[in-house]
Amino acid sequence: MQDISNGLEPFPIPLIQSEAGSFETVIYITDSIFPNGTPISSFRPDEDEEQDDPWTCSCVRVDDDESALCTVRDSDTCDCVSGFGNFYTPPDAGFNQVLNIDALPERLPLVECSPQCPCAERCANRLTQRGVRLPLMVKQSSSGIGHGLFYSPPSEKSILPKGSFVSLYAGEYLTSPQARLRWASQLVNSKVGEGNYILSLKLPDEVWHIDPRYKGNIGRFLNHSCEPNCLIQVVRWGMDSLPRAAIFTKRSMKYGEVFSFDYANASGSTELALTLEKESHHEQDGGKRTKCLCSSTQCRGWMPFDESL
Ligand SMILES: C[S@@+](CC[C@H](N)C(=O)[O-])C[C@H]1O[C@@H](n2cnc3c(N)ncnc32)[C@H](O)[C@@H]1O
Repeated sequence: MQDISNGLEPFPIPLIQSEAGSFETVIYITDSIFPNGTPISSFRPDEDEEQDDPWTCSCVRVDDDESALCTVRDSDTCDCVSGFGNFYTPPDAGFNQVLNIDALPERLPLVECSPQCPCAERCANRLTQRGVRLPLMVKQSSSGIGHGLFYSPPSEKSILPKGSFVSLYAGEYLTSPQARLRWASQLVNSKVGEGNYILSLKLPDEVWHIDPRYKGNIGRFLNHSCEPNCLIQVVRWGMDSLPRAAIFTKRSMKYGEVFSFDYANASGSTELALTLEKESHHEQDGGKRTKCLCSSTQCRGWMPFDESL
């Protein structure tokens, strides 16, 4: 079976293709890139100013105990953890960790130790950088929605805990003017509704947009639901300090369930979700709006999209 990640993720992610899909032309990437192809990890905010990166810890590596650094246990010794908090549970025997969603203040970005930190690659504060580690499959979702991402463990009894990291939402990393141009061309070149891939990260001092339509990872296969089982959490790490969108489960999930998040709540902002919810009842949207087929009892009727595009 085809691995949709082309070997770029730690484990293969099977694709069951049941109709000619536009994703055949998608170039798989594991972290976001700028439209010119440069990885966002190569971005430096203030190259001219000499300044210490506040998000690099000064932990000392301990031989033979790669995962002991930067865990909750050592929070007093790690600058990343003590400065920004650690909301990941310590790894279990299988090195699984979850995000403690209930303890995390709304809109607080997570700050992970970075590849520039001296701690080990398996440091317990580097969860979302380690790639997609869940048993997943991409296949046809319910009618009219296209493909979706499904939880596919070997045992039908497996339960995926709440707070599990699913994947980043990786794609081309766009400024607002770039995203506006992209959105307009996608509307012209596609059927109504097909172009709803751009995720807007609206943070207090910055707005970024991620478009995985042409270059992206499996995050692009999460469909919208008005009653979703996943959420988007902003995570930062590394010298670039740019916000990544990380997808976590917001409840436990069973074998065969399809992952979804609320497209209106992408940046973790309840305010934005409420605004879009109000707007979603208007049909004067120039044909940009798509009927929502999430079939939840909470369904708001229309799929949300960023009105500023
Ligand atoms: C980010 S993509 C999700 C993956 C997509 N299903 C695919 O096959 O590539 C968003 C697109 O999926 C479809 N979609 C996702 N959620 C939907 C929903 N709740 N109702 C209707 N269409 C949906 C729409 O065509 C939308 O433009």
